[in-house]
Amino acid sequence: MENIIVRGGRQLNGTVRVEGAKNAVLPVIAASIIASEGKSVIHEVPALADVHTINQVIKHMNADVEYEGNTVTVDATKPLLTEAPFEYVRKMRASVLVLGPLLARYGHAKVAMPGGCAIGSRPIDLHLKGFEAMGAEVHVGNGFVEVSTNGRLRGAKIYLDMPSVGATENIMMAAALAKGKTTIENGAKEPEIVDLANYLNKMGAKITGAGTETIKIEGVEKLHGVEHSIIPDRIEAGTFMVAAAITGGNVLIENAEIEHIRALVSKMEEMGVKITEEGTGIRVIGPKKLKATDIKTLPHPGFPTDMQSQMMALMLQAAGTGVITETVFENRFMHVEEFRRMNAKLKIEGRSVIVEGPVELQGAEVAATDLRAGAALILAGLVADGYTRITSLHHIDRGYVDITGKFARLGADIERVNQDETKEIVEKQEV
Ligand SMILES: CC(=O)N[C@H]1[C@@H](OP(=O)(O)OP(=O)(O)OC[C@H]2O[C@@H](n3ccc(=O)[nH]c3=O)[C@H](O)[C@@H]2O)O[C@H](CO)[C@@H](O)[C@@H]1O
Ligand SMILES: C=C(OP(=O)(O)O)C(=O)O
Repeated sequence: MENIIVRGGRQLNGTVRVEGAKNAVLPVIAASIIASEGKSVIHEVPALADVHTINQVIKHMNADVEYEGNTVTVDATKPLLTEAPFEYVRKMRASVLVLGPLLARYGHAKVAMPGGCAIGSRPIDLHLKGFEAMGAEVHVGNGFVEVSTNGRLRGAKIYLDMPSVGATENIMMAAALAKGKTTIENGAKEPEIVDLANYLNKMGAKITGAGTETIKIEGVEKLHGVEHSIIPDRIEAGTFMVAAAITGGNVLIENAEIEHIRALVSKMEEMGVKITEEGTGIRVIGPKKLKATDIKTLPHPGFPTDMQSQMMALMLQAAGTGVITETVFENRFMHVEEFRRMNAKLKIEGRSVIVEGPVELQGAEVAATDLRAGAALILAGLVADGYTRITSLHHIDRGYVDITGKFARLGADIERVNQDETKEIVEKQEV
């Protein structure tokens, strides 16, 4: 088993390049199985555990998948199986994104029901309601959800009770081949939705309004394989922005789209961080003293929940009291307990955490409870006194490519070691 060991106290300086977005590449690879003609060639694919999982899911269904360099090629022209077993969905909830494409192309899909996870119960009722509105029958039983339709799906008006990212994507993909026009109201507006819509449109779909709350999809008969480059990962970019800020460093984050992270930029600026656009990247300069602020997570363009834990790490170094409110997921505060092990003063009040800063963080053994919590613990470790050992790295590997190497090249004292080497390091520290 591997751990990450960080020793705090180094300022980060230099340049780091952001990968393609995890949350864009997963739906795009899922969508590639709708193409009944031609190959799909997807560039800027990050080498993440989640990407391997989605590739395995569609391989299991009989698609040919090649992954070389940062390019994934999918040939889904052979007849496909329409099932995804629990072994994949258990590893990654986004496996449910094959429901829409399979239903659209084959009129049938059967996928293991995703369970809850560390950040909340995460139901998929809105995905299913959307399919039902388009004429599909939904059956849930024995740990599976099965959706089917006789003939083509029918276009429908679908109002989402909340702007769910996954539901918007699944419905958009299903509607791409439906008969007639589908309108999604109160749809998600995330940049990853726009990337998926652009991809589907290149494949021959007719989608307008992606990036706004009303998305219109005129169904077509079939889609074909195309070439596409994935947008940069705004959450990876944000994580490095916080790293620069928390260490008082100066980092150029390349391949980052500032328009995708306006809410984060604005909050970090309020805290005293200097942020400027530079070429195709963002330069972040940490101040001598950070100021506390309040943060409330919201669907895009609001403050992203996937940056909440990293910003908690930053707030722990800021002077004053700040309140972080999580409105997207009901249970995304598992990292609070881990931060407390590092001497953080945090109080949970309902859906908010009160952060009193600045605190002198102390190195400790902590566990990544989800992927962003894991990143946040590394960030805290960068400024903690002594060594921090982070365990449960499989979470971090879902969403970050070589995070240890990237931080080390910016000057952090960090390494990824196996458990035994970890013991040695900790023992050395104790002596
Ligand atoms: C692979 C991917 O893109 N993951 C992102 C996606 O997850 P995901 O697509 O799962 O997130 P959603 O936007 O669907 O979830 C938002 C909220 O809606 C609820 N909900 C969702 C669907 C549904 O049918 N019923 C329901 O109640 C969820 O429990 C949650 O409380 O968006 C989240 C919110 O920005 C991000 O944190 C995740 O990183
Ligand atoms: C919650 C996240 O991802 P997922 O929806 O894949 O669990 C995330 O990226 O922070």
